[in-house]
Amino acid sequence: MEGETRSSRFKRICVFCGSSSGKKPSYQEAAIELGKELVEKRIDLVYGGGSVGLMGLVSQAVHDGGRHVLGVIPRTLMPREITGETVGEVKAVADMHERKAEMARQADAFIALPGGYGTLEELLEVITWAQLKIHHKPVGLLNVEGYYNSLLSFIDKAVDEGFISPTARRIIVSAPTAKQLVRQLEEFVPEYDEIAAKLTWDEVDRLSYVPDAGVQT
Ligand SMILES: CC(C)=CCNc1ncnc2c1ncn2[C@@H]1O[C@H](COP(=O)(O)O)[C@@H](O)[C@H]1O
Repeated sequence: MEGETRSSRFKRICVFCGSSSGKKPSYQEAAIELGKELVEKRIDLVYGGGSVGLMGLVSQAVHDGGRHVLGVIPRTLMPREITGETVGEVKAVADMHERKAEMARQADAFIALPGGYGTLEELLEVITWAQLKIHHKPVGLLNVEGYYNSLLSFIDKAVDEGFISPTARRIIVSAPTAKQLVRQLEEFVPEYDEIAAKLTWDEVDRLSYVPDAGVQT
């Protein structure tokens, strides 16, 4: 109901997730749950396009709920037999690098659902960009049934061993449910890092918040 609909500090969230569905039904349920949470909070979606795996489930849920869905697909992956039917708007890009930059530019925050190499690569890149202050957008991990526990343990080990700073560790927000995760991302305040803050990046202008997003950093 319109009167009960809450709005969010985010206009559009980028979701990274498996092009496979995963073995447990909880992964698929989480993708649909996240889609519904975005709809409830009136947040649009940007993702890798297509209807395969969890990507299809989250995009369908957002589209069914009446929110805008933007799929960013490299031309090579565009044939339907590769990525399936895409709901909503499709933006064709030249390659995987352009895709990631475009997804990042379009979003006010990032969420990774369970996934494989592609998901991990996308997730780690936006974390690295946050560490370097190329962007200040929150990054969330939807840790469905502890799927990402071993990744988080590894990252904690990297902190213990001196390869990741405690400040950079806190870039990652994780939660077991979509509702909790979106709430935590809304409360997220980027930390000040003296060295990184002095850097200037050409990417910053290209990745900065969409002007009408109404998002504060
Ligand atoms: C040829 C082939 C295997 C195509 C699979 N079809 C795909 N269609 C669209 N995006 C994809 C595809 N595979 C990987 N990606 C990208 O990589 C992530 C998923 O990779 P993965 O399944 O976690 O590793 C997605 O967020 C998406 O941005």
